[in-house]
Amino acid sequence: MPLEFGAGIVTTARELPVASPDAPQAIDLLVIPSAVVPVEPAGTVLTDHAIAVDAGRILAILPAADARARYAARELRELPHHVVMPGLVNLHTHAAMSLLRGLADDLSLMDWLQNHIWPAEGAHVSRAFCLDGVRLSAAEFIRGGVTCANDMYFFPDASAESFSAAGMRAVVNLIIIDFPSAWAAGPDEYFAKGIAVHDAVRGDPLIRTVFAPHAPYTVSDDALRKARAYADELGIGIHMHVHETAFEVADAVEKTGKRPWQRLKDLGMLGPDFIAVHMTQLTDQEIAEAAQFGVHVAHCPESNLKLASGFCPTTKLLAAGVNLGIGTDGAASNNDLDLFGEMRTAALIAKGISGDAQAFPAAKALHAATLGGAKALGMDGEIGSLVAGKAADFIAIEMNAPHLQPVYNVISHLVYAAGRGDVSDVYVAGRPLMRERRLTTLDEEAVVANAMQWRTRIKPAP
Ligand SMILES: CSC[C@H]1O[C@@H](n2cnc3c(O)ncnc32)[C@H](O)[C@@H]1O
Ligand SMILES: [Zn+2]
Repeated sequence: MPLEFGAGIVTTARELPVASPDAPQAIDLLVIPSAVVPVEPAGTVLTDHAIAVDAGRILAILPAADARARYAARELRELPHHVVMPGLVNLHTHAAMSLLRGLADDLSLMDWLQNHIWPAEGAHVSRAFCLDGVRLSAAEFIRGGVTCANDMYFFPDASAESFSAAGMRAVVNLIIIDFPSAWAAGPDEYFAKGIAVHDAVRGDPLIRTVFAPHAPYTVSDDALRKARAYADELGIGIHMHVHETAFEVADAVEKTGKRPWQRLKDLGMLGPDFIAVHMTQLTDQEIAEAAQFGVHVAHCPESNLKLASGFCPTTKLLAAGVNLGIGTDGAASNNDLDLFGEMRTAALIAKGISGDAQAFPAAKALHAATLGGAKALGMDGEIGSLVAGKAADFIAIEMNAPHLQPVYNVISHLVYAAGRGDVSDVYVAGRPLMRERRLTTLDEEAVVANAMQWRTRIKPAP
C-alpha cells in the first residue's frame, strides 16, 4: 500500500519540460517514489510525481501518470514507500582518516593532532593507506546517502582513484601544508604534485579539485599567496580550516598581532571561491565580512563538539546571508561520516545555543546538507537539488519504518527522525551505487576486511 502523507505537506505540481505525448520517449530510468523533495523551491514536497532520467541527467520531474504515458523507460523503479531527495554533499571531510577512527578520543584539537594524529600519519600515511581509507569511507558515504565529498588529505591522486572506483562524485583537495609528509617534501612539491593531480583529473565528469591550505597555523604567507594565485590561474576554489578554536585565534594574535581571519583578508585569500571550515570564533564584523566576501562556511558541528572546539554561529551567519554547507570532518574526530546525523545536530545545536527554537529550521538544515554544499563547491548548477537538467544524483529514503510513521511533514522527518540507516538507494549521474541497500560498485566485505588489516599495523600512542 502506498504511503499516506497527511496534512501540512506542500504539494506543488511544477511546470517542467516533458516529451511529446504522442510517442513514448525511450529513456534510461523512471523513478516513481511516494514523494520527491527537490530542495528547491524550498519547502516543496511533490507527491504522485516521477523523476525521468536519461544519460545521467534529470530529464523532467512530472506527475507520475503523465510520466508513465510519456516515457518508455529501460528501467522503472517503483518506490511506493520512499521519499527521493538529492544526494547529500559532505562539504568537509578527510576520507582516508576512517582508518584512524577511534585512535585517539576525548582530546582537544591540538593535543589530538600533535600528540596522536600527526605522529600516526607520519608513520602510516602512504598511497595504499589513502586508497584503502577512501574506499572504506566511500562505502560508509554511499550507505549514508552522501553522493559528493569535499575531501582534504594527502595523496589526492589516490583519493580520486578510490572515489572514482566507487562511482562517487568528489572534490579532491590539493593539500598545502608547511611540513613534509609521505606525499610531498615541502611547499614546492605540494604545489607541483597538486597541479599534476588537477591536470590528471581534468575532464573527469565526477572529480574536481580545490586548493587546500591546511590551516592558518600550518601554512606560511608565501604559500598562501601562491595558493591564491594558482587557484585564480586554474579557476578552482580554496578550502581551509579557519578559526577552529579559541586557542588558534589567541595564539595567532600573540605571535603575529593579527587574528587569522584578518591575515587571510590582508593576503587576499577571501572571496566567493573560499570555503572556511569550522569558523567557531567570529566577531560580528567577521560575520559581516564573510557575507561581503561571499565566503562559504563548512559547518562541522559534531567534530566541533567532540574536540570541544566551540560553536559555529550558524544563526548569525545565515541571518547575514552567508552560504552554509555541512561537513562531518574526518572519522578520526567525529567519529562517523553520517551526514544525516550531522544535519540533525546542526539544526538542534543552533536552537540550544541561541535559545531560539526557530533557529536553523529543518528546511534550512536540509538545504545546507545539499544545495548549500553544492553552492560552496561551485557545483550548484550541476547537483544539490532535483531540477530538470541537473545530474541525476539522488537518494531514496524508506519511510515505512516505525520511527518514520505517521508522516505529517516529510522535511521534518528527513531532518529530525530519519537516519542514514533509512537510505535504501543511491544514484550518482543516473548510475546506481546502492540498490535496495546493496552496494553495487564496491565489494563491501573486501573493503571491510582490508580496513581490519590496517588495525593490526597501526598502534595507538600510549
Ligand atoms: C594535510 S591533510 C589534512 C590534515 O588535517 C588534519 N585534520 C583532520 N581534522 C582536522 C581538524 O579538525 N582540524 C585541523 N586539522 C585536521 C589531518 O589529520 C591531516 O593532517
Ligand atoms: Zn578537518
